Amino acid sequence: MKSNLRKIIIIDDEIEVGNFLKHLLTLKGYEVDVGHSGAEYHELVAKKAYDLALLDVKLPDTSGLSLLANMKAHHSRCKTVIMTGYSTVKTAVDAIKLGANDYIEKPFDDIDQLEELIDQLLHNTATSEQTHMLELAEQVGFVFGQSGSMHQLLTTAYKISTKNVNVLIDGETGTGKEVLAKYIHQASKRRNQPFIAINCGAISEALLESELFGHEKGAFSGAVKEKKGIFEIASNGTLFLDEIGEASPSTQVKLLRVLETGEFMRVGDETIRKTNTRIIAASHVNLVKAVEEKKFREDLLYRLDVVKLTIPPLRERIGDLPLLVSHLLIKQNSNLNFSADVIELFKEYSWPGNIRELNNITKRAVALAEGEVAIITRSYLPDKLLAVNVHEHPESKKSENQEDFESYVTQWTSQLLKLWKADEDIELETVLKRVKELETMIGKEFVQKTLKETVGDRKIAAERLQISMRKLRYLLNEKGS
Ligand SMILES: Nc1ncnc2c1ncn2[C@@H]1O[C@H](COP(=O)(O)OP(=O)(O)OP(=O)(O)O)[C@@H](O)[C@H]1O
Repeated sequence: MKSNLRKIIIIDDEIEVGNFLKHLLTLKGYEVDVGHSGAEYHELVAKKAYDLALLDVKLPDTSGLSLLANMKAHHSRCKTVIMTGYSTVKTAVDAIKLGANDYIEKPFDDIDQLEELIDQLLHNTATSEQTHMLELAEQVGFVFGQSGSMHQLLTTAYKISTKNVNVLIDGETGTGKEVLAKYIHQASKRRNQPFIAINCGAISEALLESELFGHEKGAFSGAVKEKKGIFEIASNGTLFLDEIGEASPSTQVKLLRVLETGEFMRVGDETIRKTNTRIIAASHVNLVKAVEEKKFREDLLYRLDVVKLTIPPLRERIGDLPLLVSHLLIKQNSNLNFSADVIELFKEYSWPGNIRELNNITKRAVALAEGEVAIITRSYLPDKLLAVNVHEHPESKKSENQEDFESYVTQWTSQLLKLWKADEDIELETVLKRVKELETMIGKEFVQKTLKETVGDRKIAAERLQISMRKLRYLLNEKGS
């Protein structure tokens, strides 16, 4: 008769770990098989379909990651948990990115948590986890859209949120690093404790240290009374350290100490204090490069970079733009909408300031259009957006006056120079096609300007421009020319 028991496979080369888990999980009513190598894994999975696999990272003949890949490819219904020692936590996080359902650290110091995790994986459906993940995103206002990269990012963030690991978020300015940090805090067990964000680049070294570690009365001029720092105030909460690359060498040493030992001292005091604050750091500069340039401590980067989450710039997930725009309009309590034409323009723009810039442009447009129109059109957008780039069709931008034309040509040239200087691949054919279109447009602009001066007299205009009437009609794009 077919058994209804949930089946678990455990692969670990440490005999005691396998025995311990088998005992624990059999008592809970699960059917458990244990193997100690990749070879034994293959023998077992050939005979039985499992519901859950607990895979050690380091095995004598293979790695747990290749068994994970095998599970995903051939037994996709089976949930997977990677077991790891502290030194391989980074590998375990990579496993999550590869699709493992979770990871656990050995030695297991919280058996209740381990049992809870296994029960949850075996009894909760994937949909309930997904629903929770999405609900949290909505709560903190984190729109992640349809792109696969953002979905994977959110999944990883959700899965590591409950772990005791530090997180490093990188991404261009305005991509949402702080919003993601809030998401991780909200998804973690620390959610009822403080979340405090501080920008290491925005304040002086002395003030930053006093904010982080606190100070004693008289520690420096102005320290009129003692003050608790964030590491005390948010001891069980989360500290978001934005622009960590800007922290001074002295602050970096102190942060390293907190990360290694959980210890710190207030400025002007020698008492060693303990903290359990989780650090989520962010940077828009490349910290690996900063280490090479000796601007950032390598050991600090190593401690921070256990889990690295990279948020792509808006232009690389432009498909999410309409959703982001709707979200931002709702956030502003606005019933207005952007015209389809504007959304297309938004999709063409490169968004150097990312979602923050989109937010600012939306706010500005709503403020200007409120009470005037129901649909926000191009005329409510700033000039920088109206200046088309070289990949855009020049005909879609009708310059109404000389100022527009000048700004258009300036933008066009600067975009072209940007492309010229960039290291990335370019589609030369497209660029040359746009150059041709620009040529046509310039011709038309000159003719129109001259026609204004000659009050519409084409003959005089052609003479002034030293072109034939036929060419003039051609430049005006008139049929039959
Ligand atoms: N995924 C998102 N969904 C909704 N709003 C977002 C998202 N990402 C960013 N925003 C909004 O964009 C603005 C900038 O976000 P945030 O401050 O998190 O960016 P950042 O990457 O930390 O910027 P910086 O590097 O300049 O500190 C905020 O108003 C935020 O609410």
